[in-house]
This record gives sequence, structure tokens and C-alpha cells, in this order.
Amino acid sequence: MVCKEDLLIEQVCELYEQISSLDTLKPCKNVDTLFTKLVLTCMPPSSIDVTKLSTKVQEIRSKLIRLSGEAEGHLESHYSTIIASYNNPLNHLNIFPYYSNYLKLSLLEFNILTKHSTNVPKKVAFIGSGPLPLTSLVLASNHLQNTIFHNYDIDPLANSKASCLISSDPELSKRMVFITNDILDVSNALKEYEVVYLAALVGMNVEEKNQIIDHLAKNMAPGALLMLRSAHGARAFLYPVVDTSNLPGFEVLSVFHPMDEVINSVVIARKYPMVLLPNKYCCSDEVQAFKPMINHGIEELVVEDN
Ligand SMILES: C[S@@+](CC[C@H](N)C(=O)[O-])C[C@H]1O[C@@H](n2cnc3c(N)ncnc32)[C@H](O)[C@@H]1O
Repeated sequence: MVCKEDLLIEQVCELYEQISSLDTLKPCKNVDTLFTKLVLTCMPPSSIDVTKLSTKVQEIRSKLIRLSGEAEGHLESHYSTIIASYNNPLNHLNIFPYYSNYLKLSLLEFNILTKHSTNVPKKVAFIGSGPLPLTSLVLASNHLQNTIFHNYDIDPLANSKASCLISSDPELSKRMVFITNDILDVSNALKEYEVVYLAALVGMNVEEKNQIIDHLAKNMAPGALLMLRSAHGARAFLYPVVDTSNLPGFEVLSVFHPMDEVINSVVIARKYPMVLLPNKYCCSDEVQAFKPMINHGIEELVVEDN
């Protein structure tokens, strides 16, 4: 008897065969139909553990994540152009088919954020904002109306499309900044942000994701919050998974797996603070006693004069 998980894997592999044979991943009836089927196949709660898949299915999964990410980029770019063609584009964001998902995801992330931080952040970084920066837009408009958002994207075209959308709103234009850079090339600036969001599609596999998270751990301000997007169960066929048991430099505060049409799981973590030591420890054995903490993320022992 074929178990539920085997049937799911069979369906995903079949959809992968069709998607990988497409001539283009740009929005059209065929592409939309196949990706809708893939999302509907992977959305229902599932006990599948993608780390236990066969090598062959693991390879299919990593290719499928890349294809889905590419298609998502085309979809966001396509709708960014359409929405920007209106006189007041920001009143037409709901033309984007997944706009309501972003409203829900942004509200979910905002509620998780406010649960772990009482103060309103002055400056937030969104890494991987794309041509349709809906998360920053929804946060800036609905939840954090005095916060400045620095939107980082490696793709200059994504940023020029995003800026074009925002330019119609003078107030938002002052608070939404678009910076073209690979986040791995941004270091000191990362210390400015009380909150850093990392898009699901920045870091498309475990190695890339860990490299970026390590980079953020080295450069974010002590005590700053990191909002990560991950995936759980069969949704891990669509997005990379963040390994919350291995986030050196961060304390994982909570992990939330939505069960509705919001696909991404949300992970919030805090950059370990510095440990301030009075200078009387500076040359004594006591500092050695603190050293093991460095291996657990307490990475800086700052010796301070009394
Ligand atoms: C298409 S958007 C999709 C955002 C989506 N809503 C999410 O949560 O992932 C992802 C963006 O990440 C950008 N990106 C990928 N790697 C990056 C990196 N290392 N630094 C900055 N931006 C990156 C891509 O250019 C792309 O525009």
C-alpha cells in the first residue's frame, strides 16, 4: 500500500518533470497552472521530513526550489510593471494574486516581532526585497508608520522597479530606501538596524543560507532581531529550510509554522549581546571562564574600565 508521503513525493516529482520541461518560467497559463498545482500539492500539513529523502529526490527538491524562486521573481517583476502603470500604483497592489498572503504574512511577522520587542524599530533592513517589495510596503503602511526601511537587493532592475512603484507616494518615498548590493558585501551598515528580515529566497540552499546567516551574525548589532523565512513539511519542496538548531551567534526566540495559505514558516532570533566584563577580569582566569560562552554565540567579551 502506497503511503501518503510516497504519493506526495510521486506527485511532486511528476510536477518537477513538467516544470523543468517548460520553455519559460515567465507568467503564462501553463506556468501558472503548474505552479498552482505544486503549491496546492505541498500546502496541506505533512509529516514529511525532507532531510530524509533519497538522494535523487533531494536533487529534484533543490532544483525545484530554484525553479520556483525564478518563477516567483518573474511573477513579481511582471506584476510590478503592471501595477506601476496605474496613476496611483499603491492603490492597486491587490492586482498581485498573492497580495492577501503577504498581508497575512506581514501581520504574522509583525505580531511575532512585537511579542519579542517592546520598542518600535527606527530602522529595519529587508534583504531580498525584489521588484515588488510587499513586506516592507505593508509594514511601512500598516504597522510601522515611522520606521525607515532599507531594502537590499542584488538585482538593480528589481530595485529600479520597486523604486518606481514607491515614487508615487512622497511620504513612503522618504522612508523606503532601495540599495543594490549582494548582502554578503554589506557589513558595517548592518549594525544600524534593530530588525533585519531575510527573504525566503535569499540563500537557495543550506550552504548559501548558512553563509548569509553567519555573515549577519558577524555584522548585526548585539541584541538586534533577525526575522527569517523558512519552510516546514511538504512546503520545503518550495522554499529552503532554515536549520533553527544551528544559528551560531543567534538565540532562536520562536518558530511558527502557518497551516493556512501562508506558505513560509517564520523564525525570529536575537543576535547575542556582548558580554560586558569589568576590567578586573581582564587578565585573570575568570575571563577564561567566560570563553566557552563565545562558542555558544556570546561572541564578544568587552572589557570595560570600572
Ligand atoms: C524575488 S524576491 C522574492 C521575495 C520573497 N517574497 C521572499 O520572501 O523570498 C527575492 C529577491 O532576493 C534577491 N536576492 C537573492 N540573493 C540576494 C543576495 N545575496 N543579496 C541581496 N538580494 C538577493 C533577488 O534578486 C530577488 O529579487
